[in-house]
Amino acid sequence: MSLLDVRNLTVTYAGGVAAVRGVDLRLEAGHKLGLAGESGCGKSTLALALLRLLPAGARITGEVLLDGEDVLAMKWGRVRAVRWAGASVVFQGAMHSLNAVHRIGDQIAEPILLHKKATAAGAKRKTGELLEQVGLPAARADAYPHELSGGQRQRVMIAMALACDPRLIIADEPTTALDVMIQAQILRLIEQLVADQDLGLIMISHDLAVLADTCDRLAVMYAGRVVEEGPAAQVYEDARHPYARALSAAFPRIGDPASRFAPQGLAGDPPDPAALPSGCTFHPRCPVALESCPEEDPLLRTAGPERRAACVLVGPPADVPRGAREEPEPLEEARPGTP
Ligand SMILES: Nc1ncnc2c1ncn2[C@@H]1O[C@H](COP(=O)(O)OP(=O)(O)OP(=O)(O)O)[C@@H](O)[C@H]1O
Repeated sequence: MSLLDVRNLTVTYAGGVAAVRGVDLRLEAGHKLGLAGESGCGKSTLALALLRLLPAGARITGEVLLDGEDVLAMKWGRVRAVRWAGASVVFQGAMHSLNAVHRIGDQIAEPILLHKKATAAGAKRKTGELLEQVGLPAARADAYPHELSGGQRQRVMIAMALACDPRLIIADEPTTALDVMIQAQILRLIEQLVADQDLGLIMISHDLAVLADTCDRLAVMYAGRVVEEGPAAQVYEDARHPYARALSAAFPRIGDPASRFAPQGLAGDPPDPAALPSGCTFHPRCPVALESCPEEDPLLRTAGPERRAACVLVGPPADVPRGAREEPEPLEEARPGTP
């Protein structure tokens, strides 16, 4: 059984905003999956949907099996427990996620007291251990967020995410606000923790190069769909979907000085998810679109060993046509998620 098995996940916000459309993903313990794509392609919505953290009114269908248990079918009490002990999220911008008026030690201890039912002394001890695990002295527990640097605050966020010994970490742009040196340190820390504790990692970033460097597999999203998925190095170096190729070409290559000065961009803007183009949603921007692409909505198909891409140029579809699946009743999030 996979640690995480996402099946046909669809999220629609109020106003018909189709933010995530029929996503299938799998992740095993000890593995790292990178989720890439332009701003607005649905990466964060997908991450939030995994733990039912979406705002009220969002409609979700599909299955999110975490260790075989469907998060979308759980009662709220179970969802809250799973948010810390099953999977937890490291958000971008630690300054906004930490409470400015509480010492960081108290903030790390809170979920341990609440979800692990630890004693005050036990929670304090665990907090010190967590701080040391993320490379901070245990004594920093007494500090307030403003007394720490950006990198230290992001380490605190990681310590918080690990507080209840989760099996899966979802890191949403964990290093975006940090300078390159600190970014590299935080990425290495995350990699080391994942390896040491046999965790699963989903890392979200618009930066394909960072994901290719950190993750085993990459999934590239466009307009709410995964359009390419496969081993990280292969997707980065030799993408099969024209969008994934364009995204990859937008990053300079180490050892190729020319690419540093002339990374290629992609013309046009991502589509409005409330008014998606017909057929393949990428066709208005696609440099190799066929005449049939405005009519044909391509499913993911086999693009090599352990590789899939959603483009008619890749070959015939490998999957069950989505329309042939049984569509379950949508889950309408009734209230904002509280930890
Ligand atoms: N609460 C909401 N209500 C309505 N639409 C929303 C809401 N949150 C996000 N959206 C829309 O859903 C789409 C996907 O947004 P999402 O934030 O998931 O994308 P993203 O790939 O994570 O982007 P970014 O990299 O900028 O964070 C966007 O068009 C966004 O405007």
